[in-house]
Amino acid sequence: MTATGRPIQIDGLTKSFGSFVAVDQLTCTMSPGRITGFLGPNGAGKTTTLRMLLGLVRPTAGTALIGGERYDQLANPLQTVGAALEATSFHPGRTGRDHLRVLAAASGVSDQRVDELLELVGIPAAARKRAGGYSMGMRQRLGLAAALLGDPGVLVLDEPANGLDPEGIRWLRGFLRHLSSEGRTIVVSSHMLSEVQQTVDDVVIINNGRMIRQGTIAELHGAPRTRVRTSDSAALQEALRSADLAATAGPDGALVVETDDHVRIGDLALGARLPIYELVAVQTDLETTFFELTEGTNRNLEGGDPR
Ligand SMILES: Nc1ncnc2c1ncn2[C@@H]1O[C@H](COP(=O)(O)OP(=O)(O)OP(=O)(O)O)[C@@H](O)[C@H]1O
Repeated sequence: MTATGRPIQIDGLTKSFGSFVAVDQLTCTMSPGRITGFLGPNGAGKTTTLRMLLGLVRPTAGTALIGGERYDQLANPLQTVGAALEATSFHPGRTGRDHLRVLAAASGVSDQRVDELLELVGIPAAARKRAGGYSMGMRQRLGLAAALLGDPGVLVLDEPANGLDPEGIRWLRGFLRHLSSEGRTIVVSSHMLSEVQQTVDDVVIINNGRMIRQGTIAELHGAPRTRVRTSDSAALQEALRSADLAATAGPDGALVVETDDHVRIGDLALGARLPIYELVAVQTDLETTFFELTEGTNRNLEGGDPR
């Protein structure tokens, strides 16, 4: 596989519509061989950012570069970046296959590649029917096939999980994982972290056009913790503390210990002659984290049209 993923570098990117600042000095990077979740609530500025990256909207200030070049500077744009921004923009009277063939012909891609791609995205039969009758999930798959026509090293997908059923989402996860393992740069936007948390390696979270958080999904999960219940929480807390393990008591009497080393906790409890009634990893609820990061500040929920 020859796919060459290039980094996406966004620097001070800003877009104003009149006095309304849709994207506000955004700076972030998205790397080859990684799947980046580009996240934010409705109206955060995700689509506007992706449209600037793809040369469809002119930035008011700042730059959005692909391997150091603006989209309009790329020598072979279709072979460099594939994008699926909207799942609805297909001619309803044309079959999915014909739609791809038209796009393929315009960019020097063979009909054979079209059929391969339809097979790859799982709609070889449906693609012979008119796109007007497609379900949202089928349109998503067709959009994905269109984005992959030029075998690009960078793939930009706006809300690709929208309209997919659980099986479709599982399929998409595996498919994107495979494409990223080939070294491609993959960007997936979503307004729901829970929808993509199992798919992405990195996250860029924005709200009101501004950067809120950038990092790995592991960083967002935070340090590992364990919940443990015993007959005498204070005694166990003391035993843990003497082994340099911080533990806090919850209202229900269980302790939350700052480690995922269950064996160590078990051994320390045994040493203190304390029974263990419960010992489980504390799962971070990323949707709550996401909500807390963006909560109460969404300009689109304040009433009135921001435009
Ligand atoms: N052409 C435009 N003219 C005026 N305002 C616009 C225009 N395009 C987008 N906006 C506004 O910019 C803000 C960001 O929109 P954008 O579509 O980028 O958000 P988003 O994060 O993709 O949201 P969603 O998840 O709802 O698709 C919104 O308040 C939107 O109304």
